[in-house]
Parts: sequence; structure tokens; C-alpha cells
Amino acid sequence: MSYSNETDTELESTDQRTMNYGKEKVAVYRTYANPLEGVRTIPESSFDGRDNILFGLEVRVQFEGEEFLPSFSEADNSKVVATDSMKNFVLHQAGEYEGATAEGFLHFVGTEFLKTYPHVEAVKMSAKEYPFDQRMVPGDDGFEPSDLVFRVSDDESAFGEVFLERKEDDSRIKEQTSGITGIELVKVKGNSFTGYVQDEYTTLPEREDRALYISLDIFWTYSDPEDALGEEPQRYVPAEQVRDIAQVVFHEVDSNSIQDLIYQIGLRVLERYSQLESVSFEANNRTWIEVREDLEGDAKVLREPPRPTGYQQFSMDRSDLEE
Ligand SMILES: O=c1[nH]c(=O)c2[nH]c(=O)[nH]c2[nH]1
Repeated sequence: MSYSNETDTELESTDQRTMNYGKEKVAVYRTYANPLEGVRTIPESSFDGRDNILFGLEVRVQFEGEEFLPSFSEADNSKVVATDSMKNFVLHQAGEYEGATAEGFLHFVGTEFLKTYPHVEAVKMSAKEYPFDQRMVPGDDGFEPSDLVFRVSDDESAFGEVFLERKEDDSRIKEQTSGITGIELVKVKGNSFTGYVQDEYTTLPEREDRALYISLDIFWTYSDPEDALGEEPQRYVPAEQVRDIAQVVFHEVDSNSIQDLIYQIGLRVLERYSQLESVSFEANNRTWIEVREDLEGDAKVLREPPRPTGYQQFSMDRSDLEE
């Protein structure tokens, strides 16, 4: 009996063990990928598709599988796919992918990994997009976006993650997340912060109006993760549209806090896309500090905020729409 107990304990601890490895920061660029066409448009955004003339991703690959245990515990590399080979695999597949989205590409490469290496039990693929802007050049009807020259931008970037696990002879999506990270927005007035706890630790003055500067990452999941791949463009949620919802809601809503603002953005995202299951936020407060309040009208002079910084994390699902 004691033997079987020991085995149980051992199994339990093995189940909970963290064991994975992979390659990250794999930069891959693809020109003239297939365009993303046929997405649904929404009132908050002019985005209706992407040419994909230039497509750049920083990819992360993570392999999981019990057969990797000897590589850690016995220095036995016989099952180890070198992470350098993973990088080469990702780069090669960028030429094979025929779809038009980052999530679709990650799913494609993950599926190919599982097909190629039968001892890999699960693969998690994630990526952040390198943003490029088409530059405006003079054309026949005034300025138009160049189809040749792009600005390497430090704008917000789309994010995708697809976690695939092997199921019999096939694979299935265990988890999927999409997102947009690095949104930075300033609204010069129409933001208050009042009504918070006042006690012996409170030094912050209540503000009926402040210039609010936020940085924001937004993530979403679909009820059916297959919708994230973009094969049915009508059901795909483009990161550009979610970014635009965030800025339009910021423009429209007089918020009393960042908490209030992100909730309003979340409601709008869930309203616009019935195919989404959840939306979540990571916000940071970068609000500038007023140094002069004696100027005429709404004018202010402001300076950078000192450290430390405040943050908010919040997730919502469709039940929030009912309230
Ligand atoms: O929008 C805000 N939420 C807070 O929780 C907070 N706390 C703080 O000092 N400033 C702000 N602003």
C-alpha cells in the first residue's frame, strides 16, 4: 500500500511540474502576404481591412511534452528539437501561410509543429506585431498611402496567442487570446477623479477635471476560438478596431476614473462583437501633474508624473452587458 501511495504522490507532483522550453523574440517579416478583406466595420472605426504588403511579428514558441523530461533530468537530448531549429521552422512557415492574420499564422505554425514532431504534446505560439505605417505620398487625387514605403512605427501593436494541444491524430485549440498592447492616450479635459477614500493618508486633491494620460493593453477571447483565425473575416475582430473603440469611448465619456473608463470601453467592445466571450484590461496611470492652474479658461501647464505609477487590471464577460 505504501508503494502505491508513493506512486500517487509522485504522479501528482509530476502533473504539477512546470516543464517547457522554446524560442522567443523570433523576428519574422513577410512581404505581400494575403490581404485581410471582408471584415465587418463598426461605427467607431474606419478600419475595413489590411493590405498585408508588409507584415512583421515577434514570435514566441513554447513546446510541452513528457518526453522532454530526460533532457532536463538525464542530459538526454535525443528528443530535443533545438530552439534554433524552431526559429528556422517559424521563418520557413512564414512563406507557406496563406491566411491574413497573426492568429491564423500562429495556429498554422503550431499545427505544423505538432504534425512534424509527434512527441510534442502541446505548443503555445504567441506574437506581437511590429507596427508599420504606410507613408502618405502625392498621388493623382491628392495624398495617398504609399504601397512601397512604410514607417517603422512605435505605435500600439496587435497581440495573439494560440495554445494548441494534440488530440488523437489532430490538434485542438486549448486557449486563445488576442489583444492590442501599448495604447497611449491623453485626454486634455473631461475627466474627473473624486469621491475616493479620504483619511490621514490622503494628500491627492480631488479633481473635477484633469488631463488624463493612460497606457492600455486590451485582450479578448472568442466564444469559438476558431473565429480568431480570420478564415471567416466577418467573425474576426481586428485589433485596429478595438484600438479605435478605446479612443472613441475615451473621447465620448466623461469618466470619473480609469476604472470607470475601461469598464465603458469593455462594454462597447462586447456590444460590438457578439462573437467575443471576454475582454480584459491592463491600464496604467501616467497622468501629468498640474504646475499652473492660474491660466485663463481650460489652459494648464503640466509636468511628467513622478514614480510610482498606479495601475488597474480588469476582466469582463458578456454577463456585464446585462447589468
Ligand atoms: O483613475 C484613477 N484611479 C485611481 O484609482 C487613482 N488613484 C490615484 O491616485 N489616481 C487615480 N486615478
